[in-house]
Amino acid sequence: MIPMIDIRNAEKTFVMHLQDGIRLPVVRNVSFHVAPGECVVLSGPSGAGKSSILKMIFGNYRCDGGTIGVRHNGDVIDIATAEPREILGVRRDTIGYVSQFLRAVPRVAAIDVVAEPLLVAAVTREEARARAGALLKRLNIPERLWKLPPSTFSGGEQQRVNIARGFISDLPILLLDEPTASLDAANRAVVVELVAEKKRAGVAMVAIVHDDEVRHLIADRLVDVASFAAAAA
Ligand SMILES: Nc1ncnc2c1ncn2[C@@H]1O[C@H](COP(=O)(O)OP(=O)(O)OP(=O)(O)O)[C@@H](O)[C@H]1O
Repeated sequence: MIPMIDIRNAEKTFVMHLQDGIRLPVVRNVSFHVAPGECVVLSGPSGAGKSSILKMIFGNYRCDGGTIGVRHNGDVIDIATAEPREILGVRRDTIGYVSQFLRAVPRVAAIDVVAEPLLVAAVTREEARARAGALLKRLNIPERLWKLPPSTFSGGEQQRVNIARGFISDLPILLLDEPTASLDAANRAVVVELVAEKKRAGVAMVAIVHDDEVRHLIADRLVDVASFAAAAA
């Protein structure tokens, strides 16, 4: 099977320009692939570089070497060398990123925050809102809150709005950065179900999950980021 994501020898060194150009090598020789319908979980201690790798795949952090091949609109694009305009296209059509924090736009109702990725994908407003409501309901956000902007919601409620927004799209790749961090057991179970549904739909996922139980339930494979430690070079 042709992988959805194929990372070869990717590396990242941060250069602290405001601190005399101090160089902080984080990861090197990052090599793994993710097939359609597979969830790869990045493991390793705090500071090993898990989030940095997700951000490299999303094109937030520039790679200093290697390649990050991603299947995009029938082609393979190398995120490591892609132009910013191409990265925007990849984010529109191919890769979704679910972080644990919601960047809520003031005054936009929760239901519209969730529906928005579908509107961008040219789904009608009516259908987008219906799907958004169904997801919010599954994630136990009471209907009375749907019309309110999520900026006043609790941390866990905001996280669930964010999860709904991330999972509503039909994108073929999802990057999950601690999606269950502040959720209770019932909502963690919903996220595990949502991940299973995405697998059945052939979505390729890379996840960071600290909760052992959730990790065990969603991971098809673990990739140990400590083995990419740049300091060991
Ligand atoms: N923008 C940045 N500028 C400078 N250093 C950074 C930046 N982002 C990450 N780092 C450094 O890279 C290293 C890896 O960080 P990263 O967040 O990827 O680790 P992690 O494995 O996800 O950790 P955690 O499990 O604690 O979230 C850390 O030492 C961190 O300080």
